[in-house]
Amino acid sequence: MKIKVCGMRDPENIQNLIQGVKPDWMGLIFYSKSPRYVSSDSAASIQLTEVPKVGVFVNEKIEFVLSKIDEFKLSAIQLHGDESPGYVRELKLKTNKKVWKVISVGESIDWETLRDYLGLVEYFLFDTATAGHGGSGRKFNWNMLETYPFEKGFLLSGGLDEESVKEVLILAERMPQFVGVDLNSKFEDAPGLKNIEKLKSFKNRLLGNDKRPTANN
Ligand SMILES: O=C(O)c1ccccc1NCC(=O)[C@H](O)[C@H](O)COP(=O)(O)O
Repeated sequence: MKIKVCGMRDPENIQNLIQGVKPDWMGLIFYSKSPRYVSSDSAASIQLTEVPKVGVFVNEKIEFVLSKIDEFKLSAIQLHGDESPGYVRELKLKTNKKVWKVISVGESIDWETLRDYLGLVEYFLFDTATAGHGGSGRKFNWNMLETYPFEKGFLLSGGLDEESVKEVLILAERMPQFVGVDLNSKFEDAPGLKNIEKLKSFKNRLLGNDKRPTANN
């Protein structure tokens, strides 16, 4: 089970995260309306961190994404808006980076709308649909994922909190495509500032109880 901690930006908090939690990925948000927006001021120190960095973008011009890949040394791109398969194809051609497509989940999911992304993305990331695009701290109905018809791996996101461990493990046990979780606002002391002890405890309980034979702890 993999862990992504999203919305990082404070250099000291990032160092504490790396030492105390060692997540598989760290998310940097490049959406100017987000309270977790990462400005260029911290690029020099963040680009040197050893945890793979996933850049989060919402309906951005490809040139902007290219500039942030370079500035922050991003490993993967998370598309959190209405980006089309054509956009993803062009982005991959121009960057050669792994792309994750966020699927914003409301009352229902039309799985067919995901089909054209299958050959293009590394993972899907399911998040709760909200006007602000992400970071809402709200869960969607995770039971909907049980009808997911594809082999493509996915991450679960949206309002995961300290109490989510058991539910996550139940879903992950039923679904081999379940790659990992994305943690954000419910583990914060302030926007963009993560509570390392809460994250550490979550990680220990999650990985310590993941009994899947294929679990990659
Ligand atoms: O976190 C934000 O402020 C944000 C704003 C706009 C687009 C994406 C954003 N976050 C990206 C993520 O991957 C979050 O981890 C995801 O939305 C879940 O957040 P939360 O519901 O707070 O756990």
